[in-house]
Amino acid sequence: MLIEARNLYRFYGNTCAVADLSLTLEKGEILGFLGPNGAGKSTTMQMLCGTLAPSAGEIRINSIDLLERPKEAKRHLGYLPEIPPLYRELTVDEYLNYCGRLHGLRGAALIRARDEAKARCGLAAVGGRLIGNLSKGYQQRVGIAQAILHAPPVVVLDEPTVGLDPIQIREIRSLIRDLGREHAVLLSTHILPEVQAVCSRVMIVHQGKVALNAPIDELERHMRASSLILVTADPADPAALQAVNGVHDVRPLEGGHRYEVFHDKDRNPAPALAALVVEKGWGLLELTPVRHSIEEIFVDITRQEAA
Ligand SMILES: Nc1ncnc2c1ncn2[C@@H]1O[C@H](COP(=O)(O)OP(=O)(O)OP(=O)(O)O)[C@@H](O)[C@H]1O
Repeated sequence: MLIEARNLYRFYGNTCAVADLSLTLEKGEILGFLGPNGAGKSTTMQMLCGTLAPSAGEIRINSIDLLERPKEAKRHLGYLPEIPPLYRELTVDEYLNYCGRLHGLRGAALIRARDEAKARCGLAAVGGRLIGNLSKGYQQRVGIAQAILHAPPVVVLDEPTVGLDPIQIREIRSLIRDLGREHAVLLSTHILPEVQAVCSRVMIVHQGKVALNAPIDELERHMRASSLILVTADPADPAALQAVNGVHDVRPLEGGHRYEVFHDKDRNPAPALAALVVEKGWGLLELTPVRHSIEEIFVDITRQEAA
């Protein structure tokens, strides 16, 4: 086990930001740490990386107790905080040399580690550029290069794609997938599709508590709602829609000829609905499954637990 955290708590004054959170991370895993704003992700990551003391709980990194032997445990960790600790007035090489020296690397070993991190993060061509002059996407790559410089088995990335444009987001995600082959990666985000795009397992936190800890396909199951949005060019007949096998309710929505069609969770009536709309000549414009948001998944899961 590369990360093993047990029963973590963190209070800020009287506010409980993290409550009884346990987490494990194994080699070869990319764990998506997902939750709405304020859920306690950054607080948890700071505790796991040894930059914030838990109010209670235990953390082991590669079997080393982080609270008892912090220096040793942190050698096995690379961390990209939410706001990357970059020096804008240094060049990429100067900055990575500096970070490498902090990790105790010197001489040829330092150059080798730096050049390898640069190559893996697609920075080979920009070693001489000032960090302050790089685009946000490239600055984020420098932050990731800094995190993997000392070849740690565990890499922790806090919201690595925030503020990037769609092309940069794709590039950083592909970089994270590559990292996942050789490191165990813990990735925090509040974006559901990000987790689906890169992670093998997901942990959803809400108000400091774990709501779901499951393989990625289980998230897919939770996301699937039991309704479809149907949009037609001409008015459709709700009664006819409701007569389709598996449909148990049809609600007209505002704006144009839009309907939400509720159905049995295990039976998708989309093909039959499409056929009906075509047969009646209503003009099929859209037929889309409704996806749950993180908040709705959380409500769904806690409701199931209560039941
Ligand atoms: N230094 C602090 N002092 C007081 N309260 C804090 C402090 N840091 C965080 N909090 C509170 O703890 C809770 C969890 O915050 P945290 O930053 O861990 O959430 P998050 O999931 O990372 O959210 P975001 O996605 O917005 O970064 C929030 O209610 C936040 O207001």
